[in-house]
Amino acid sequence: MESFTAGLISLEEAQQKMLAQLTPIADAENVSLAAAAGRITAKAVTSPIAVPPFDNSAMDGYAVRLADISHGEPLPVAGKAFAGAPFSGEWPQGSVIRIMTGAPVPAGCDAVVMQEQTETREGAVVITAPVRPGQNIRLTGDDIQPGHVVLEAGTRLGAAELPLLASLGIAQVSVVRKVRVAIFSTGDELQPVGEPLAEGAIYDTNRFAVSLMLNKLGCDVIDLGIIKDNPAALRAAFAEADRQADVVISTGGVSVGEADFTKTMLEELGAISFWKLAIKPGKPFAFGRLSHSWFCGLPGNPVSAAVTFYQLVQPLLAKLTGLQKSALPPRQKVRCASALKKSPGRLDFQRGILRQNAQGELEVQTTGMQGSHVFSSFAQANCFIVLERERGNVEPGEWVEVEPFNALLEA
Ligand SMILES: Nc1nc2c(c(=O)[nH]1)N[C@H]1C(S)=C(S)[C@@H](COP(=O)(O)OP(=O)(O)OC[C@H]3O[C@@H](n4cnc5c(N)ncnc54)[C@H](O)[C@@H]3O)O[C@H]1N2
Ligand code: MOO
Ligand SMILES: [Mg+2]
Repeated sequence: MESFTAGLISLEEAQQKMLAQLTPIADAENVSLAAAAGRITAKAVTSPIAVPPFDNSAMDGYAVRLADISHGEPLPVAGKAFAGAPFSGEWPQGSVIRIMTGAPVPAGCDAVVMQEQTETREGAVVITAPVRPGQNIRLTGDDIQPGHVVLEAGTRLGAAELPLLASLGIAQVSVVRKVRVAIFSTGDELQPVGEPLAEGAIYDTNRFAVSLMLNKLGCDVIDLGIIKDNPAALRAAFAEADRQADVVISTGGVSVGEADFTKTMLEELGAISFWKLAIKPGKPFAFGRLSHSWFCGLPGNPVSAAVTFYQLVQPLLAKLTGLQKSALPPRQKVRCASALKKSPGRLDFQRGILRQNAQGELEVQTTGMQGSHVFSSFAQANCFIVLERERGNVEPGEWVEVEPFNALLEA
């Protein structure tokens, strides 16, 4: 159908071509845990201590010695052990120690009996269930041994990783230095938010989306604002961005209109690696090299800019920072509950709502209009419906692939 889609390169080819040229940033810095959220480890982190650091009780109950409980006699309580206040006296034969969860077990203790499996008779304790040696004792180092690698190099630090480091008493962590990313929007029609809309103008959506996503990815964002569709202004913006940043991201002006100068600038000031992909939205994406930095020219349509950021810039930043985990979530096949419009020729990233149906099965529904100017489709969506390049319309009930949004697009 779309014969003008012949010759466009596939998304996989573009991703491979881009990633093959990049070398990870080698510079690292030490930061406090509080400042490390979203950053990526520069080297493996090993544990300085054992976890747990001492044998301790998993239950509130009684520390016992097996020899003492074999007769079934009531046993007097010889003392108490609390988390933070261990039992420190002599433990006489034929007695138990009252113990709380997390308290160090007293020397010689064979097991902890939870208090629900005991009865108290005249101040002494009777055990009412069989006791297994070692039960309810959490042994030193059963979670982590000293010297054990707890995080590999290239791990993003989030709500699972940072508390783990805190539990080991690690106050500082070596992370890859932040990627410096210069961004600007291009377009004579663009207006920043905060003023009434002038005749023929539209608000600048893209700089907001791009800088938010870059912040989430832990980058240093250099915001160069809105640049007019004018070669001199664009030349200056490109040069300034190239001077300051590792990566330069523009939006708009990357197609073939008479006010589209992005590609010309990239040709003039650097070298194009590829332009025009077989994806929808996002066809006119351009990637190349300026004097010092990598350049990504995102299309102006806001959905196209967000999709290309997600599918191409995100893997680029992952490679630069040495991230080991795949930047993009795995896709899965589910039934589509809606009819979808699709022309063969480009891999399509429609916005969908993935949910459980009444039968408990996952299914996906469209968010409605899918034009590359329809940014509202992102607000309800929680996934991309990824439709193969040569596929046509989809009827309700057909299988489709979905790619759940990762944290970049989720609130
Ligand atoms: N003859 C052709 N025309 C177009 C083609 C094509 O292959 N042949 N491709 C279309 C596709 S696909 C896309 S996507 C767009 C890409 O256009 P540009 O990257 O040149 O972007 P602009 O022309 O500057 O703007 C397009 C559209 O988006 C609006 N826009 C731009 N920047 C922003 C912003 N920061 N915030 C909100 N909206 C923005 C702009 O006003 C336009 O409506 O080209 C097609 N044309
Ligand atoms: O590729 Mo454009 O992004 O279809 O609108
Ligand atoms: Mg254009």
